[in-house]
Amino acid sequence: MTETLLETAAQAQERDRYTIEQEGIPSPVLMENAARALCSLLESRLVAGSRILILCGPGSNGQDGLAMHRILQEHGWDTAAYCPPGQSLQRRILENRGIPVLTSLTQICALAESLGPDDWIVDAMFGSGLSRPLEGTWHTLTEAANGSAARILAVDVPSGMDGETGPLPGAVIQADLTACIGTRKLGTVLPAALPLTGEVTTLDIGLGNPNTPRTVFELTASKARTCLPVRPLLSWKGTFGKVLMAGGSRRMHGAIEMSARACFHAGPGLLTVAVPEILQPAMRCVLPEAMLLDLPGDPDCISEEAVPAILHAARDMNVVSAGNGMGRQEGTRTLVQDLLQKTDVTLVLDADALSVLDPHWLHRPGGQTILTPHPGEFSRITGWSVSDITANPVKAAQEFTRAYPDTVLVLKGAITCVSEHGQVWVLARPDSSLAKGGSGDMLCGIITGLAASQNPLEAALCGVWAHNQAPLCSKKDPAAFGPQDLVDALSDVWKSLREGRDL
Ligand SMILES: NC(=O)C1=CN([C@@H]2O[C@H](COP(=O)(O)OP(=O)(O)OC[C@H]3O[C@@H](n4cnc5c(N)ncnc54)[C@H](OP(=O)(O)O)[C@@H]3O)[C@@H](O)[C@H]2O)[C@@H](O)CC1
Ligand SMILES: Nc1ncnc2c1ncn2[C@@H]1O[C@H](COP(=O)(O)OP(=O)(O)O)[C@@H](O)[C@H]1O
Ligand SMILES: [K+]
Repeated sequence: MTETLLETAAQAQERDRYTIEQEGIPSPVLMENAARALCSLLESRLVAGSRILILCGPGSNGQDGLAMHRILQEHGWDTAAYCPPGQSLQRRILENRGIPVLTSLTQICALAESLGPDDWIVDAMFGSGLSRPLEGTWHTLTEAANGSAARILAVDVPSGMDGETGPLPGAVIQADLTACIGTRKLGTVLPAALPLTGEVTTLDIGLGNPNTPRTVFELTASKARTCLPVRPLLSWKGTFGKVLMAGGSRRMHGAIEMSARACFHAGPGLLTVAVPEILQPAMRCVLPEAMLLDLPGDPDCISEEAVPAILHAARDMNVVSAGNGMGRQEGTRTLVQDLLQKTDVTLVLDADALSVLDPHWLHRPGGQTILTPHPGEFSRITGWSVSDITANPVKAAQEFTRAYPDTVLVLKGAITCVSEHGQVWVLARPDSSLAKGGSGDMLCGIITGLAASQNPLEAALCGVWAHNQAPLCSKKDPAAFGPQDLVDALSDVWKSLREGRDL
């Protein structure tokens, strides 16, 4: 299976219901599976003498916690559990076994304060049934847990976090480890959620598959692997496609140079670069492998006179990129409009090409378009606010690609969403190595290089993965990691994907 689902709380509840009602696996069996998987995860992190405090809520998330209390006691661990008064299956079992459950809030808060760094708090307060922000007892318990020196294991989601929209206002558990039950919850990959989940793992508890269509997935190594262009032995340069990259201006020469270098190292067969005359000598030096297209008109930037030459060359290409360091002059606007409206070649539009883009042009006579905006550029294209986009980039990407069916969107950021036809793949592996000018140009180059021989969605998925993984191959500190390091790392990324090993 190459797709890893990200589910909303409602979808997770539907899966639980399907397993219990349609398949006939009783709820207590699932709960026992969940509790045992949670215990073995936790026990792999415990040391001799670790103490465990389990905070249990009123629903099934709390039932998982109470079952953990029983299992961990059976295994000889020093555990205490809090649960509000009320009857439930797991509580009855604990009573029958003579295992106590605490109900005093003051006692629990004192206990949380007494714990040390080898101890753990299990947050089993709320999971997919959270319906409102945490208040009263739950607010107090959350503050006590967050203030404790103990580490926190969150069951399914950190309490206070909505499974679809991420953290609610008010108190939210700040977990060190989140164990998603069955599937990872969509809310946990949103930008506001990432600092609160800690390490995330997903536990298989034997849930069924309701076979309802799903649209949001995690971008994983195995998905990226299926999108990597194959390189047959009996190949020639034509096998890997022809690329034209247009960009650059007197003031911004680096962007197109970095983009073209990254593109070359993504493996296209032939690379031609269209830069203004002033950049040609530098381009010859930094990338002698590339061919150069002579452009008439303004020697300092791509002006309107240069557009026909680029359009003419574009007709012979598998993919054309535009925008890196191009400037926002009339020539850029005409080029972007004409490429979209007068050609059917696959296009990758980045940077300045996005700033001059009129979204109506995206309804093309033929050909697909890959857009690679950051939230600011995406806000200009859509008219949506940057804060709405960054609060839920998944929803924004989904809405956009439903409206523009010929478009593959790469909505960049600390988390990046790749979307087509309302389906979204989310990459939530933040790395500050990439938070610097030029990273986006390199991503555009990698995707363009891949799109020369791969379909646009696969090129985008594979390119986004490779770009994000490159810093892992480098020994550089994130502060010092730069464009050349990224180019140097690409070879290892491709090899690891091809050989099926993790970096
Ligand atoms: N079904 C199964 O067999 C399996 C389930 N599993 C586990 O169950 C979890 C889902 O369980 P769940 O649906 O019972 O939801 P859960 O999150 O425990 O809470 C719901 C309760 O909390 C209450 N409540 C909500 N918000 C509140 C607030 N802010 N403050 C106070 N109260 C609040 C809410 O009350 P209400 O909103 O109706 O007022 C309701 O009583 C799932 O995440 C997974 O861990 C797995 O073991 C697999 C098998
Ligand atoms: N903290 C981060 N974690 C992961 N990726 C990041 C982070 N910050 C930036 N990136 C990635 O780096 C690139 C930056 O692109 P962009 O903002 O267009 O920069 P520029 O145009 O200056 O090259 C994007 O691909 C983005 O996803
Ligand atoms: K929880």
